[in-house]
Amino acid sequence: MDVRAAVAFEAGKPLEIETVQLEGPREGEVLVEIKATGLCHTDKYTLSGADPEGLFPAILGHEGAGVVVEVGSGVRHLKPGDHVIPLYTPECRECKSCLSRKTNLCTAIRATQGKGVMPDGTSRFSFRGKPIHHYMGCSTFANYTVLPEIALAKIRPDAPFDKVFYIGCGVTTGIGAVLFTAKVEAGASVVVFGLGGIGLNVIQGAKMVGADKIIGVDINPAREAIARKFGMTDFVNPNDLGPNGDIVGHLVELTGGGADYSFECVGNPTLMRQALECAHRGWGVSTIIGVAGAGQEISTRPFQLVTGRRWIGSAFGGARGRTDVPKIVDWYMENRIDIDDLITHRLPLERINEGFDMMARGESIRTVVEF
Ligand SMILES: NC(=O)C1=CN([C@@H]2O[C@H](COP(=O)(O)OP(=O)(O)OC[C@H]3O[C@@H](n4cnc5c(N)ncnc54)[C@H](O)[C@@H]3O)[C@@H](O)[C@H]2O)C=CC1
Ligand SMILES: N[C@@H](CCC(=O)N[C@@H](CSC=O)C(=O)NCC(=O)O)C(=O)O
Ligand SMILES: [Zn+2]
Ligand SMILES: [Zn+2]
Repeated sequence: MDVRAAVAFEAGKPLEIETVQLEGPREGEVLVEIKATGLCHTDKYTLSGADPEGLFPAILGHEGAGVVVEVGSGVRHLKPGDHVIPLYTPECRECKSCLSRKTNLCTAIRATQGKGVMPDGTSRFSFRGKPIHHYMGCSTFANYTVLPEIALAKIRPDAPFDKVFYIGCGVTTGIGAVLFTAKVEAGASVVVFGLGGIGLNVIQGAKMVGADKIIGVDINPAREAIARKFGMTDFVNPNDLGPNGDIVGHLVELTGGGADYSFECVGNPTLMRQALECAHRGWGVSTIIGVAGAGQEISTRPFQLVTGRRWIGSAFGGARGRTDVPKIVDWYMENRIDIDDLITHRLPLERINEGFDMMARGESIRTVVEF
């Protein structure tokens, strides 16, 4: 079938809107009509060429929501008409990782997903007879896409697509990192580096669990007001500390000795180090969420860990997609979490590049593309 897609033909170039061909679902696969998709920083990162797994041409996009149109043979849990959220972290419930109960990082299809193909090693998308790569197993920058059944969370039919698409990445990543990965407890002090589409959801999660002090760090002063609305108690703009400002010392002082929990939501190894080092001696836990470019590495003095700080990471907020995503949709529908205030811009697919430009200028939190 013909579908409309924003295609990434080359790293560093704008997306191009084209009619591409999509094959129907094979065994275990599902054809989904995408109704809404968000622009996450990770899409921008891959398009920039900094992603060591970045492949071109590809149809990017991994934060979406839509409706099942057709199912392939052997699909057991979904049927046409079901409302779904694509999962870049699938949940097969059968692999060693799923069965371990220690991680959400299902390994059933990770190898082929990283190569931009479906589990059988082929692509369903093509343009002028040549294959186009899938992206993060989702490719939501197209009005129709094909995914394995294990990479779809079935959600309630009354949830609005133009809001709950965000649970496909940003909301779950931020809130989940607090609840499922770091397991922040009531009364804790929390420092969040980066108050974008992810960091604001970390703030929202910290407020939900009853954290006491919630400090946000960002170089964009416009982020202070929205972060306060989501529960931030203190704002620090590192630029206000001057060229030789000691951000770590400042945060340690603000938290009365160090944060119980810190989160890096930018993708900058320098900030990852600062986030670790502002954590409290003896027990502070620092969670890396940001994705850093190819070749970048983190460093710190081993003494920081010897003296009891812990450095951990979180992918998709530690959430098990098919199990947890429908629950998070319920939280939204019950007004227990706020998504609406974070969706700052709406665009048609034809103007998707404007969304990435606004992200680069720090003007948007989340832009939604509606089909
Ligand atoms: N681990 C995971 O599962 C996921 C990771 N990510 C990653 O999380 C990171 C954040 O993503 P988004 O929130 O969508 O990005 P964003 O672009 O919306 O937000 C980034 C924020 O960081 C701030 N910032 C930039 N440089 C800074 C600095 N030097 N000091 C303080 N603040 C600074 C920006 O002003 C902005 O507010 C990205 O690296 C993204 O790839 C995103 C989704 C899932
Ligand atoms: N391809 C990158 C890795 C990018 C990465 O870490 N992705 C996150 C999700 S980011 C969503 O917006 C993730 O879930 N990682 C786990 C995984 O298995 O990829 C690289 O190679 O550096
Ligand atoms: Zn994302
Ligand atoms: Zn699995």
